[in-house]
Amino acid sequence: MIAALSHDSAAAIEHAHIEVTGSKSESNRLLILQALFPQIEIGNLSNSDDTQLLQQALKNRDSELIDIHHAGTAMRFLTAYFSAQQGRKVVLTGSERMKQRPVSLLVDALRDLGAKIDYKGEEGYPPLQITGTTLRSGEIEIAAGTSSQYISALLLIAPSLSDGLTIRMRGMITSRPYIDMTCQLLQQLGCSVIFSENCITVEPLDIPVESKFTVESDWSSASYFYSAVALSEGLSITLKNYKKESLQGDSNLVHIYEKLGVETRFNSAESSITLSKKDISLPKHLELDLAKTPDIAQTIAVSCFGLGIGCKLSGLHTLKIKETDRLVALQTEMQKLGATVQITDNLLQLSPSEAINSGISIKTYNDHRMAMAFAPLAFKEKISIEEPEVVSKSFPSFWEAMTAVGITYEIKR
Ligand SMILES: O=C(O)C1=C[C@@H](OP(=O)(O)O)[C@@H](O)[C@H](O)C1
Ligand SMILES: C=C(OP(=O)(O)O)C(=O)O
Repeated sequence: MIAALSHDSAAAIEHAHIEVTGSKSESNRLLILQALFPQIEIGNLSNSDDTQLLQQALKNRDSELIDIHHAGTAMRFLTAYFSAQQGRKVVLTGSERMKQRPVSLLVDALRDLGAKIDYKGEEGYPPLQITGTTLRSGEIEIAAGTSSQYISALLLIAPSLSDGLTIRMRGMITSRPYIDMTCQLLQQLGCSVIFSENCITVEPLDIPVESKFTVESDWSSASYFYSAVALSEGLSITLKNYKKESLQGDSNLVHIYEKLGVETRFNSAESSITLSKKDISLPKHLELDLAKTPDIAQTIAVSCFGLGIGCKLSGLHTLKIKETDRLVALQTEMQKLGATVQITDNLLQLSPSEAINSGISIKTYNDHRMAMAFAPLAFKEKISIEEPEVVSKSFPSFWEAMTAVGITYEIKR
């Protein structure tokens, strides 16, 4: 399937109201915590495939085989969760790509705690055979430069261990705001969490102090509307369920897109934000370190290209092990549009360009963010997106939302 996208500037929409689903990251953490503390109630849960798969996996008592498809966070969180479920036996597997996404650092840390995990295929990668057991408490060490999801996975089960857990993180800490999010949710639940330098200590918890949680809408998904406003002539968009004090690191979009001509107004009374165009002269070149916000790298690269701005995006080492190798995918697809892009293992450099090739078909490589990052370019040129249904991994109503902001969407088979 291919979605042909275009925009008619004569019929441009001036203002759109959009409701984005709940944060996938907050939802997935709260579901694991709810499995450990059933009194937890969750509002505005994400309707993403990844969250639904995690929810089904936690409910499933009938089958030993759990297939989590492309959901990396769910894979990592469930590895820790099932390892600590005494008497439970599961095989945790996923898509072909999931079998290439590493888990050995997490498996080694869990084995240190007494977990019984075996690799059913290639050493270091899913599928995993897990036999749940009572894990020990105490201290463990883990390298923190590959994925923060391993650390969040350990943190989420920590309050259920008899004497809690201390995690000592080695090396640079990547995607740090996601670890902070996990710590903050644990604290809201009533856990004692001490995070100092490279060490996090979580005390055990019997009964949650707080049991009602409302998930904020997803900031990574909001990035596509920032890009739409930046690339449009004068569109403004109000997005529901967003707040200034966010747990999500991707809320840094507010500051990043200010540089790309998008202003954010927080409407505190109704918990919404309004994005509108700001009359500034754009920079010729933008330099950003995105090690704290890897999921918005694709959006920013495409926005810069659409605006004709050059950029140097660093801190991108985790992009190679996500739904696809996002650095290679970005370079390949942006070059088809006429961009000059250089990549290394952790860096993307885009030269300023004046033209965008029209009618190009973008491959998405089973990566929702490839589809969503390129879609707003339709404000500038006709573009097609292959396998547009991939968006459901995080944002099932994405195409309806794009229509609402003025992008015409036509399916070709
Ligand atoms: O904990 C989370 O919810 C996530 C952590 C990040 O992964 P890494 O820490 O592997 O970069 C991010 O890319 C992912 O989409 C969600
Ligand atoms: C990397 C992502 O998700 P995950 O690692 O959970 O598959 C993402 O949503 O961009």
